[in-house]
Amino acid sequence: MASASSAILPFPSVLTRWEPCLLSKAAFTKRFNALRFVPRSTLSDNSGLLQAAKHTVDSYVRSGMVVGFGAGHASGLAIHYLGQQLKAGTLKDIIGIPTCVGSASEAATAGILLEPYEGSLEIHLAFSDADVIEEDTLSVVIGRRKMMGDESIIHEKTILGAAETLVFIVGENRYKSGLDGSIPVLIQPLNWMETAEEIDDLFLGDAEVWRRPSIGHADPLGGDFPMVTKEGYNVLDVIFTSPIISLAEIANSLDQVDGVVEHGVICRRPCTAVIATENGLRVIDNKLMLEAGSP
Ligand SMILES: O=C[C@H](O)[C@H](O)[C@H](O)COP(=O)(O)O
Repeated sequence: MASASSAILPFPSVLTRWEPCLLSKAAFTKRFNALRFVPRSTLSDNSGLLQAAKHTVDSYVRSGMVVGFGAGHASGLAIHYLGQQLKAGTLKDIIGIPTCVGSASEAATAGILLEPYEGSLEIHLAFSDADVIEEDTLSVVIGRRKMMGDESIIHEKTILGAAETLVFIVGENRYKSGLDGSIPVLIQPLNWMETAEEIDDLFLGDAEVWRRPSIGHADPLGGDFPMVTKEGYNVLDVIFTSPIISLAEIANSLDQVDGVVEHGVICRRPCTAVIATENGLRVIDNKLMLEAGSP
């Protein structure tokens, strides 16, 4: 049993069911790392990610395209490089559809013409970072970061999902099997604690359910200022401390829970991962896996 000084209690509902689980300091740190929000400005410009970003633009962007700009450091590098290609005349007539405040700001700085997303708009390509990508299936988790302003996971997923071609740009530390960490889940505010408890039951022993705070540190109820999305939904971070066998199956389970509106898993859709490794770039797609009907 951990020392009481480092005790952190899981979601209050479980307190009625069994002895409070005291987390060790290591588990506490691991949990908060799962929720760590690293401002992009503090990320070093990893040259591998820069190569991956350039490869993505050079390989997938063509003049005249409408391009969805995802969130994250690597996406910012790709947007910046795309702006350079436009200035050099290598690419022309690109319209950007930003998924978040960060990518909109990067694109405006790069001089790229932006348009707000409308359902009828054809998006030829979208690229984005991902918090983690599941090996082989290329199912991904997005949305772990602290959303700025009126950012929305729903908006982000809608644009990425609407793209004809979808590319994720990551470092190799984010491409893994048996992944763990948090999955953001948007739920209706009505009876939200019952929904949270149902999710807690669903993954009992494998994950803890924490309500996301809008500022400050989380506690299971979201602290003094729990986050509410621009659409009016509460945000839970379902933090997996055991390896996830299949992200798609987790997504499917979450989709079945009454009160769940959306989550940060993108799965079962054709996409490509451009992965920066120590030995160069790995470019992987999941078309064969999807054709084989993998979970
Ligand atoms: O949409 C992408 C993800 O949700 C995260 O926002 C992104 O991965 C975080 O950015 P970075 O890759 O810079 O950590």
